Amino acid sequence: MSSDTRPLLEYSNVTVRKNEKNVLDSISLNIDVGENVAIIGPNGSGKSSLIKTITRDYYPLAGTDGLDFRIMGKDVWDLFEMRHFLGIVSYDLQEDYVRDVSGLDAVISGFFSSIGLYPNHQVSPEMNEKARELLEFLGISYLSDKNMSEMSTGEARRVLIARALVHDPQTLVLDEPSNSLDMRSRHVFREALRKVASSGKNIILVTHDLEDIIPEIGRVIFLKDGKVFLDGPKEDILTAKNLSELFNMHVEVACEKGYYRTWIDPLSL
Ligand SMILES: Nc1ncnc2c1ncn2[C@@H]1O[C@H](COP(=O)(O)OP(=O)(O)OP(=O)(O)O)[C@@H](O)[C@H]1O
Repeated sequence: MSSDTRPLLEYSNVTVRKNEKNVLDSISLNIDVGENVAIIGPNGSGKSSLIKTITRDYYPLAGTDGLDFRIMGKDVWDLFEMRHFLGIVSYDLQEDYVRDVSGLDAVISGFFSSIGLYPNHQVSPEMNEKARELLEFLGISYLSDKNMSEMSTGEARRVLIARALVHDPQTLVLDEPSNSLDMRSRHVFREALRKVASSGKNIILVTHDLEDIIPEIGRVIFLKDGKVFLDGPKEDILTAKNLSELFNMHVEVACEKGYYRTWIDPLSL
């Protein structure tokens, strides 16, 4: 089988235990290369833990019956090798970047998987050019010389998308990307994501906000209490009934021009 026909993710019976708690509980999940997926769940449902299994920060309980834990057909990964097809943008990463690093250097640092650049890093003209191209692609060339510590949250987050794209990965994984962005910054951020998706890359997006589900995302997975609660085409999954069960409250939902929004009927509380 050629490498590009193998599923991106093949998980079966993945249980992750931390401090005597199953943070993921027997997760079975296949995601194919080429799929754009949103993973939705309330606080504490296991979304970040799932991402941490993808980045190999968390490992499943060994010896579980029927355990599969493969990415692109392999269960053991050299992280340097993995970054060529997986780009990760996480909230933790943004916190690490509150420092005096220019936007351009922050992007270039993606080549070294470091936080900022150091004297031992040999930056080639190609790296420089690629980083500038990515900043331009995302419409943020104006941030090249600005320090990350002086950028707004939304600006810094777009720089981190550019950083995650330096190795031209097939898939971009984003953990709660619109957290603490205002309405306009959310819109600008989502437009940047749409641009990435339209360029042929896949998006795996973790969020608790349905408005993050850009029209290019076709599949939705609900996580609840560390388990896959529902999984399928977004039109089937994103119903008021399903969302109400996921969040344990009466949720209304509407879809307009390809975007979803939810609200809570105060009379139902
Ligand atoms: N290293 C850990 N040690 C102990 N408990 C953990 C650890 N990692 C996660 N948990 C617990 O596992 C559960 C799932 O956490 P996780 O961060 O994956 O949820 P989440 O869906 O991303 O939540 P949020 O939306 O609040 O970010 C939570 O109850 C959390 O406290």
